[in-house]
Amino acid sequence: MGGKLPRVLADARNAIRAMVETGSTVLVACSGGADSLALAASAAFLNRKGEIRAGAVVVDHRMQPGSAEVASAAAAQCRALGLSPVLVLEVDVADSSEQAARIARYGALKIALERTGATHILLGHTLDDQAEQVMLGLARGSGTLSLAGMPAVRGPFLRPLLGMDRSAMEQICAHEQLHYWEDPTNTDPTYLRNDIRHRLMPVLREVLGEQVSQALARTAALARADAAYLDEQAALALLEATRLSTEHERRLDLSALRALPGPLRSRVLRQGISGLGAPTPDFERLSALDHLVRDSKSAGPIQLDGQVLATRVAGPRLAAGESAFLRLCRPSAGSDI
Ligand SMILES: Nc1ncnc2c1ncn2[C@@H]1O[C@H](COP(=O)(O)OP(=O)(O)OP(=O)(O)O)[C@@H](O)[C@H]1O
Repeated sequence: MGGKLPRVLADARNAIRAMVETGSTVLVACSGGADSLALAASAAFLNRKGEIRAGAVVVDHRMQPGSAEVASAAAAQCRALGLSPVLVLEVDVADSSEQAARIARYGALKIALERTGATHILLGHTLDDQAEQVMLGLARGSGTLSLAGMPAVRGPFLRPLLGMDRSAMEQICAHEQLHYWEDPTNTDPTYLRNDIRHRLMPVLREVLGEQVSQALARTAALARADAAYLDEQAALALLEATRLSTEHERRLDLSALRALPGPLRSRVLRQGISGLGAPTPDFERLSALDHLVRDSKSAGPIQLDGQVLATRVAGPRLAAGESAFLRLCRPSAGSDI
């Protein structure tokens, strides 16, 4: 390993230390790219010091010619770093989309956890990935949570490098003499993320300054905290507005819903629906639902795939002494209204 220890290597080690308890057993998810190899090198240091036990898992998506060689080269570098065990898992990906690859990959990473008894998987997402994710979310137009980027912790998955630049990862690889692989699809403009990375981010840096990724990551952290708070409040408001709750339906008091501020009401409705096992409603359906609640002239009911998802029960349809309510239905059970 060449030269003076770069500051970034110490930072990466400390970032892992801050998230992983001493004595834990973890696996580094390594693609062979610069970010995850730098992560592997940082975890390997802590492994050598006996602070944690670290292995690695490489997923071969089998989507490109030569993928097995890329996977075995990544695994060999992880072994040379002293990580153990190092697993290479082949997966079947349903189609050529990024989403299908992601689903297959996370499935394999969970299998790796089960096989090895490790408690956490470390992922190599960086500050730059986070900034790109925020831009993608901004364009998706679905509110606070889509601006919230990737969480640092989700279940067993940890992202210790979210506060560090991608360029720092290249520095670590150079220092540790690691040969990283550059995914040829990273420059393929058919993937929106690549266009954001290679065309949009350079313009943003030029116009808004070099620190724009940090600012976007901070936006993500703030949006995540706001979204979490609103979701908690909405869960309480949902309980308060609920008059009846079964596996198939939920009845919500209309006047309680109307009294809620808009941002809370939309979350209450979304949680009420997803709690019944129905797919999360899209923006249009949620707006229609909100309209059904607030405007007594709105006819409803709201449908999903030809079945009733929500209907307002008011006027003569009410039992004596009963006040108006919104009935949310589990789609398979909703058609009887
Ligand atoms: N084939 C794979 N096998 C194991 N882990 C993977 C694989 N692909 C991605 N990962 C994990 O997911 C993280 C993010 O991957 P993604 O492809 O989105 O980003 P990337 O910038 O290409 O990362 P890297 O430079 O590490 O390849 C990686 O850093 C790694 O931890």
